[in-house]
Amino acid sequence: MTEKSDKAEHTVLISGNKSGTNEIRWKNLTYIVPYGKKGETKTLLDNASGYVRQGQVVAIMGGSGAGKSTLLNTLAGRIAEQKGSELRGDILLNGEPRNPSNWTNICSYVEQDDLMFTNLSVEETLTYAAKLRLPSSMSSKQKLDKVNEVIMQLNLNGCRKTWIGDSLRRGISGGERKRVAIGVELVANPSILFLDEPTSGLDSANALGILETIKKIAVDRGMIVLMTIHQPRTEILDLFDKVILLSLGKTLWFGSTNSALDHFERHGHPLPPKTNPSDFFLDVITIDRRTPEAEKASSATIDKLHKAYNEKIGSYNSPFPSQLLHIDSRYVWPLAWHQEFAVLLSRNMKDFSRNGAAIKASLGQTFFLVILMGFVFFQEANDPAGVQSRIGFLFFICINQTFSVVMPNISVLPTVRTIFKRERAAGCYRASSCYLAKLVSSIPMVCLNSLMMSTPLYWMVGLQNNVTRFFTFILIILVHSNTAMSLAYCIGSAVPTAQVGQIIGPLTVIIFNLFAGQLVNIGKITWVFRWIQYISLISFSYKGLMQNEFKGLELQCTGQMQCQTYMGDVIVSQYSLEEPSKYFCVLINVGLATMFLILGYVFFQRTSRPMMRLK
Ligand SMILES: Nc1ncnc2c1ncn2[C@@H]1O[C@H](COP(=O)(O)OP(=O)(O)OP(=O)(O)O)[C@@H](O)[C@H]1O
Repeated sequence: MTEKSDKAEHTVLISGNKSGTNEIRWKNLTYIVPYGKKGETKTLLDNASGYVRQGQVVAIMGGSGAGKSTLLNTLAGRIAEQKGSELRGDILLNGEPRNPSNWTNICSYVEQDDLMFTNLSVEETLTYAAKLRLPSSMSSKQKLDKVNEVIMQLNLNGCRKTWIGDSLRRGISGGERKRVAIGVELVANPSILFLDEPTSGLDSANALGILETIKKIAVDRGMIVLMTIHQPRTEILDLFDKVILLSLGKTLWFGSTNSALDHFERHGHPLPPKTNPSDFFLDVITIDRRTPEAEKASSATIDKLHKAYNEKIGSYNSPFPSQLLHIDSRYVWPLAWHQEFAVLLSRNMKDFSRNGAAIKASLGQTFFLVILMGFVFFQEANDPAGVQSRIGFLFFICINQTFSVVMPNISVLPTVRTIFKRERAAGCYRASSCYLAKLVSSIPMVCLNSLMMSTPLYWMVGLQNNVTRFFTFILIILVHSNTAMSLAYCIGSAVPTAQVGQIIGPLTVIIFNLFAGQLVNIGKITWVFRWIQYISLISFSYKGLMQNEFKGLELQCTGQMQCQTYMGDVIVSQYSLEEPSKYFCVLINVGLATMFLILGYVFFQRTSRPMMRLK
């Protein structure tokens, strides 16, 4: 095996990492998944073995679909659970099986698509990461010192106050973004750092700069670094202590680049002059599917190199490993629940308060609707001729509050889930604190919008000139809007993407409208659908509002009607809206909100499940 020579190559003095992890070693990792027809399988990893020591940077290389990400994710314990799949082999730290309870504290993973809060600055992003990932035993000062150290190490000082930004609002550059994504993981002080394509999307100068920084940090901190990479330039290749060459899940080489070149030459594949070794490796080990002949020839080359490598390390025909790797989802959280909640709430609030365009759009929409509805439904208070108009208004405000709250909030959870899944995989915080912090941060805006909408309209539309009735109206609208938000959270947690939510959300609201008691007399609907009224928040709010406005109200007959006066109660009973009482309606909506939130949380937990954890 190449181990001996590699030991000799590794002469840099290493300071040692925080957890004392000297080495990660994997033996005979085999990962098989169900594929195609029933009973058929595909081997994504075939007896992969290797190791990385502290201070070393090792690159996994291979063509597209070679299994690079699969190997990286397997080692990082991030293989998603899949029915019928099988993962076998050993992953050892310092020769011992990994301890699942501290694994997430030891390693960090930098994903390819660096998803971050776009309205936070570089410094804030790293500070929140430090607050969430570093243990509560560290003081705030120590955490800030860590952030500063990382900013300096990653050369981010020049942009520490710049916002992350996105395609709509320019922020930091692509290279800086990559550095921040790495920094977010480095603040946690990992002993092992996994990186998925850290140079993707960067020009070669930027790519080299980042890799040099990673190499230096690995040596300085005694960190173990393992990454996937596509065709690095020669200078980058020189930074790697070892490379793993994969093809079709098979290991064709594990060792230094130079020894790989010797090995390939010995087996009939010398490096052509003036060729980048990484281009050369990929040319040799990638299946060429352009013609059947080319495919056959390249498959034969891969098989030959695989066999040659296995013969070299002496494990060819080794018995199939017997240890089955288990799923384990135990975590050790760096912070207590309330601390996580406080940090997440502060991050959400800061991000939201800076989302000027969304806030302006939301308040602008409310302002516009107040003016429009004020004109459309305007009348004198208690005007007997305006009964229809008031009924229309009360129904309309319920619909409006439902749509205007559900639509923007329905995509909140799918977005939060994407970030949460990543941070949860890194063992940062619990689903419950994430879910509740998001909910609490959304409440002020929903309440503000509802108050801005309902307060002026109550008087503009000429509802009863009575303070108790006014405050009851406000209470019903506030509870209604927050129930609508809970519904949005429930749907948003259940759907796979925001786009699906944008379809399911309006559909649900339309169905709830239909059974709200205004468009049809609920008492006369077939029992098959009648139950929908019991989960329709609009139904209860509308009932409450109608009772609040018309019960006990004396109305004068107008036009050709026979009577002189009649009670508003008649209107309420005409639509079968007298039961339950208005305050009970409020309570029911609070109950519905609680039910939606609990259901939403269950969905959120399920749809953001942790990855497969390996012992
Ligand atoms: N769960 C799965 N079920 C079936 N096939 C899978 C599954 N996961 C991955 N694969 C397949 O396994 C192969 C290796 O995937 P992997 O993502 O590891 O490749 P990669 O080398 O990282 O490729 P790229 O460089 O294109 O990202 C691919 O052919 C992929 O389609």
